Amino acid sequence: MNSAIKSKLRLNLRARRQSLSREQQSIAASQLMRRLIQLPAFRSARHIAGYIASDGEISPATLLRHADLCAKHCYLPKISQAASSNSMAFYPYHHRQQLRPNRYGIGEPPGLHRQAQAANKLDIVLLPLTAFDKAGRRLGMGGGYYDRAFAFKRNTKARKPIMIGLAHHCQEVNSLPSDDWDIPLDFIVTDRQVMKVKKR
Ligand SMILES: Nc1nc2c(c(=O)[nH]1)N(C=O)[C@@H](CNc1ccc(C(=O)N[C@@H](CCC(=O)O)C(=O)O)cc1)CN2
Ligand SMILES: Nc1ncnc2c1ncn2[C@@H]1O[C@H](COP(=O)(O)OP(=O)(O)OP(=O)(O)O)[C@@H](O)[C@H]1O
Repeated sequence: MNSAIKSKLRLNLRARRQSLSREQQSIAASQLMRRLIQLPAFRSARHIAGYIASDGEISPATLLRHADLCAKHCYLPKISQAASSNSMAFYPYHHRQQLRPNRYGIGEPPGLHRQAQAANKLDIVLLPLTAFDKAGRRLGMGGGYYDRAFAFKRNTKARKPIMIGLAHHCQEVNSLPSDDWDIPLDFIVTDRQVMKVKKR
């Protein structure tokens, strides 16, 4: 039931972010940077996972470049190549590094398996949202990659990593359905606001 609602919302909200112009994207990315850089969680973080924006997602590229230059360790998600598997791990990333497109056309670092950083050793994770609501619920791309990689956060109430969902302001909806497996966010940051999510 929820899955049908989520699929429909996903189509709708993806179209919304895809329709933003280059200029709107660029302004949104700078506003996002300005807000994120002030977050104490970002300032104190040493290990930061981000992503390469795709499909109209708001881009954290400037922030990752800044973090890299400040000698923080940056990571990007890399999905398993086997079509039958749907796992994702985080690999070291330097801002001028050559990336290789995955099966969705999203750039990934070349890193070897042994270089992957354990998800619970990351300080903050910047994750792309397809939609969000005021209660802090999130909708991703539907692969369940983030939900699976950070499922340990639901079971152990681990404080780390701090999960920060990023989205354009226009991706907010009134209310999203939630499922047991959805991992909770700590913050949602958009080009217009920083929202601390209340614990449920
Ligand atoms: N920038 C970015 N990187 C990311 C994610 C993300 O959402 N954004 N992911 C977060 O999970 C993982 C990749 N997950 C993805 C899941 C679905 C689709 C996607 O475009 N699906 C298409 C068609 C699928 C197909 O052809 O099989 C679709 O739903 O239309 C893309 C990425 C890892 N890296
Ligand atoms: N911890 C988990 N273990 C196994 N399957 C999971 C887990 N979490 C989510 N899934 C599966 O992943 C699928 C997609 O879930 P959902 O629609 O909530 O994705 P999403 O949150 O949009 O994606 P993402 O987490 O990649 O951003 C569902 O079919 C769900 O059963």
